[in-house]
Amino acid sequence: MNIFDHITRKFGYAFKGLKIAIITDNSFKIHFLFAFPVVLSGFFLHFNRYEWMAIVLSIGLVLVAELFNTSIEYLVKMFTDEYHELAEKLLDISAGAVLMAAIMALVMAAFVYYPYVI
Ligand SMILES: Nc1ncnc2c1ncn2[C@@H]1O[C@H](COP(=O)(O)OP(=O)(O)OP(=O)(O)O)[C@@H](O)[C@H]1O
Repeated sequence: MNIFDHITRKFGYAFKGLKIAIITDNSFKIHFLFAFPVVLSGFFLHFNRYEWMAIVLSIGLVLVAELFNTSIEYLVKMFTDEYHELAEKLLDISAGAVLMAAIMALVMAAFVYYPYVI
């Protein structure tokens, strides 16, 4: 297999993973719901390139954290449906990572929107 086919195949798997997360994970849909008005407001308020960078990075950080969280949920489900102390830690910590990313995104949004509301 040549390098081009290899890269194409890898991208295919990655897009398949994104599709699975978007279709099966409700939290993912909720993040999109929050991100949409923020992006829309960026066009209305004519964000500069630094504001767009902050917003894109913040939204991206939350979505990436959610993707890892979703994959950890699948990993736990693959091993057990029963209660397990380590499964609880895995799930809670990865949910904590999403929360942390969301808090950072809120702080970033506060910095971006501050000049527009004072
Ligand atoms: N197998 C398990 N062992 C121990 N604790 C678990 C297990 N499964 C879930 N939990 C606990 O329940 C919490 C919620 O888990 P999870 O997000 O998988 O459930 P859910 O609310 O049904 O999710 P979703 O609606 O997104 O499928 C976890 O953060 C963890 O504290």
